[in-house]
Amino acid sequence: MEEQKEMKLKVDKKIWKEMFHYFKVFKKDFMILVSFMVALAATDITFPLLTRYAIDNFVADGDYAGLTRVAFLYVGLAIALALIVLLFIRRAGKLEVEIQYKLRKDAFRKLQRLSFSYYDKNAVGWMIARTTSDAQKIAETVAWGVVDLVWGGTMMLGVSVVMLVINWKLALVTLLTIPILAFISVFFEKKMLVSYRNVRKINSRITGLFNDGIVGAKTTKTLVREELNIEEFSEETHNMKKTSIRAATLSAGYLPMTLFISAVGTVLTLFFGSNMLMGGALTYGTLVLFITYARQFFDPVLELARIYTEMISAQAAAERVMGLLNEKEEIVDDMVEEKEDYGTIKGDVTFENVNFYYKEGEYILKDFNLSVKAGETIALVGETGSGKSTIVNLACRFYEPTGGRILIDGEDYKKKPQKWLHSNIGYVLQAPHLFSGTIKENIRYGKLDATDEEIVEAAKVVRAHDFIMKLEHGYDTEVGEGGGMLSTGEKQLVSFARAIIGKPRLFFLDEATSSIDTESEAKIQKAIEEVLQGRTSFIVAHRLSTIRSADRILVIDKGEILEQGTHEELLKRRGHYYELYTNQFMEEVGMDVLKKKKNVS
Ligand SMILES: Nc1ncnc2c1ncn2[C@@H]1O[C@H](COP(=O)(O)OP(=O)(O)OP(=O)(O)O)[C@@H](O)[C@H]1O
Repeated sequence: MEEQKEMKLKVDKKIWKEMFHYFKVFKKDFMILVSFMVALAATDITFPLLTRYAIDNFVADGDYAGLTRVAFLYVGLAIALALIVLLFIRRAGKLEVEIQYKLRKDAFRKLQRLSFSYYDKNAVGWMIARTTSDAQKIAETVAWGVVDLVWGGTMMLGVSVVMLVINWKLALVTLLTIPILAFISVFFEKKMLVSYRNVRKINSRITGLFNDGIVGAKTTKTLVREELNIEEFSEETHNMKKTSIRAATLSAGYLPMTLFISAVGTVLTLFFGSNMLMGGALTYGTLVLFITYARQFFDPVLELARIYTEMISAQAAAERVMGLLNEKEEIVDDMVEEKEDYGTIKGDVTFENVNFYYKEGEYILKDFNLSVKAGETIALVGETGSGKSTIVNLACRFYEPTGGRILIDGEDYKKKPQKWLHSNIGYVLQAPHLFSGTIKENIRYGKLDATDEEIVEAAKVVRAHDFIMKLEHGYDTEVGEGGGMLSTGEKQLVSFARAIIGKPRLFFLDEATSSIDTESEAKIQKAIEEVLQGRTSFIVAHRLSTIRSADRILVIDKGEILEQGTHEELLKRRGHYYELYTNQFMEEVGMDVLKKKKNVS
């Protein structure tokens, strides 16, 4: 779909109208820029008129005084021209920056507000491209496009009118080559656009191959794909070379062709103009004027052809950015009852006939009911894809039920702002994300006004303090982008500390201890149990040994609760949980035996 849109070769008026409507806050800047460009074109048109005036009135008669007056006028006009150029470049540059700033700010704000579901559907790279390269392309095209469009348009119109008024016959001769020049310019520009687009497409494929080749180097070796990768890569680079040369050849041919046509135009003007001059139908000054105008026509035609294709090329970016800016936030606080204070959360969570799907019609939960009392620890177990994380994310209101209701403390959570719920949640994911910055800063994200003592206290509770103190800079250690300088287990410990520091009323652990070794896990488990006293918590776990002490264990299958009860009750029942547990237990014992065997040998 996107590819098809990219290949559109016509200016899409609807998009540009929408775009300019969005930029109407810059109306004043646009108006000023437009007046500068009209003034610039008027100055450009006036110079040859002045020359004509000088030739016809003073040069022929040898009138030095008159010539001096014209010279002063010339200098005055040149100063005005320089001033306009200075002002318009400054104004267009400023407008470009402002447009880019607005687009980036609005796009980022939108991205921060969009719900989980948006992030499910769109890749990170895609979103980054919208706020960076697309925003830049739009800003550049709009700001400088206005410059070229207004200047080029005014020039062509002004020059044509002046010529037609002075001598319409010669004007028609001079303008004869313009449609040909315009046609060839647009033709070449379009061809070059397609060519360079192809180059860019291949280039992005090459970047992808580079990325796979480097990031996946280890996997490549395990799969013995080195030769295949090299082959694939050289094929693409060869392709790139061929396409780039084609594009370069096209652009090399373009300028000489237009130069030639323009020269033909000048020659025609000179020839017919001279004839008229000899017949006494034209003055010398007018002939010079027409020849100058014939040459001056060349630039605006080329500029307009260029801006035409620039707009085509930028409209895919405009469409994508507008699409993002117009994206509807799926979770909005439109049922919220206005209140000064929404109170504290006690912690009762109820799913009442909840239905849910990610893709319309493909139900993950159907008529799901669950009632959790404040302070209860609920563990969710079940096969991969059974819907455990979905239940947790619904309880957190990262997604909303497509049918039924979720109640917090007996009231539909949609009646209170998302912020109210989210600021009362502690959530630890299997692959937690840390932000660039220090460990201390990362823990503080959980409670912005936390003191250093509270941070250390939180780290101690989750048994992260010891490893942090072993680092060279302790709590001031930089974690790197995404926490890349720490191991997954360490990242999890830091994210635990971040989650508990605010003492949330609701706590969610989604496979959160999976990257921590069994021994540390047992310690953390104990600590968490202490912290969670009196708080409602949902724990999703594959390792069943970690949830033995939960108040209630739910076995989930295809979005339904198959069994529920305490660990002991479920074991006694000898049902699904018993089976899961014994299987896992056997696996762990088997692993232990293997380990011991290895150690002995
Ligand atoms: N963002 C999503 N978009 C579309 N489908 C999804 C999305 N997230 C999960 N699913 C689908 O919903 C179903 C339930 O997924 P969910 O993540 O809740 O299962 P889970 O029990 O937590 O699995 P796991 O134990 O592997 O984490 C799966 O079939 C999954 O493919």
